[in-house]
Amino acid sequence: MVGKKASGGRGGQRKRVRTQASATAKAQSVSRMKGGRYEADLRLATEAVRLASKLCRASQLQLRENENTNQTKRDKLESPVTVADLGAQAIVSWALQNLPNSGAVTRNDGFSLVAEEDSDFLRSEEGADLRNRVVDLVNNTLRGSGLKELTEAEVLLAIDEGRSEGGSDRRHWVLDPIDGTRGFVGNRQYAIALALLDEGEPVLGVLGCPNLSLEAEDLDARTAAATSSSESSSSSQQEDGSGYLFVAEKRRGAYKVGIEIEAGSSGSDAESGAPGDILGHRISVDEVDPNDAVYMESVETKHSDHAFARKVAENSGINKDSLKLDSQVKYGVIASGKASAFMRFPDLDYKEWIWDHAAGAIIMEEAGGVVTDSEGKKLDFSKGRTLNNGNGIVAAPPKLHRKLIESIKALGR
Ligand SMILES: Nc1ncnc2c1ncn2[C@@H]1O[C@H](COP(=O)(O)O)[C@@H](OP(=O)(O)O)[C@H]1O
Ligand SMILES: [Mg+2]
Repeated sequence: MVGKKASGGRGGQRKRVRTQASATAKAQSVSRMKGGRYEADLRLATEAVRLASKLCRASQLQLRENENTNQTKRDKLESPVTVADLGAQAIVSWALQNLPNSGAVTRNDGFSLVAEEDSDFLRSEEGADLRNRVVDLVNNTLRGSGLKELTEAEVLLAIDEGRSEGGSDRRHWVLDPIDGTRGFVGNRQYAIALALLDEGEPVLGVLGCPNLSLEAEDLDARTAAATSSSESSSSSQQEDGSGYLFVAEKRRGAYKVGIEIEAGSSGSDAESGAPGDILGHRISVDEVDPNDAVYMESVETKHSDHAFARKVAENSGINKDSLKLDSQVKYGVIASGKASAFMRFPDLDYKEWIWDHAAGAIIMEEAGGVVTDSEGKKLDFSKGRTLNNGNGIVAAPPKLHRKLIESIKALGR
């Protein structure tokens, strides 16, 4: 079982990762992500995800405070995450359209957002209470950031902008306001995942991971908590206010930055003449020997066939236990070189939503990794709200990725 100390292999990996992490930290000074064609959009996306991360954190604090009050089961398990989901979608949608940013290319060809939520229930009579809570949460967050508050109508409209069907033409934002809703409720991992598609391909991605620590010990603790309970609040909650943003732009690399660090909005970049840039550490995947590799998978067994993933791993020479985390945080962890692969084998008739992978995939690819379906076909985001791919997801550094795909072929599924 993952997370128990007796699993041995993880202890060795932990020491190795620790040494590697401090060496990397020393070697890497904070670098500037030189903006390219989408720099202004990336800046906008980063600010939007930062606002949504604040909103989610505030909502999660409320959730924890309310844990011991006599709420109904439905309130406990559904409402808090619903309020935060809808609030995060509203604030990201509003921010992308309204934060000042003159250089954004997406401002020139109309706004299109493919996102998970809609406001249908909020507009109904029985949705009145939820509606008030969403509007309050959005406005508390905006006020806390010195921004003007929104009317109820503006909040509902912002949510409904997410109805776009996407496609292979023009540009479309793709948003999962809270990816890993079970992780959010269980005080584990979740992500605010935002990407921009241009002619069907992700060209930038931002992952806000408010609960993530990248220390190997913390990853172990999270896995242990996830394994022992998939619903209860656990001690693995990030208490110190850390958390990460992962950002990537096509052909510009992938970066990680502390979630609390504001983007450098002043000063110009001497080399490129860009109006500002994003501070962070460049990240890359770590192509270790399969013997030292750790693969990642969903916490939920109903989202992925864990037994098959185990067989594929073993057939590829990976013998260590898997690391189980919720959401696209998994892509960020691999892109940072803290784990080696992500495998996902859902039911054969399951169609993946594009918002569950768009941001994670470009961050992985810009960190030097490969992301495909289980036949090795590149993910195709160009055909609407679901991926135009075969079943499954495999993400890893190039050599290991090849091995995993060969193993899947050899084992058959
Ligand atoms: N039966 C199923 N099989 C595979 N994925 C599923 C699923 N039901 C839901 N999902 C997706 O899996 C995502 C979570 O991924 P993971 O399990 O890796 O944390 C969910 O995102 P949300 O949490 O945003 O709904 C949801 O879109
Ligand atoms: Mg999701």
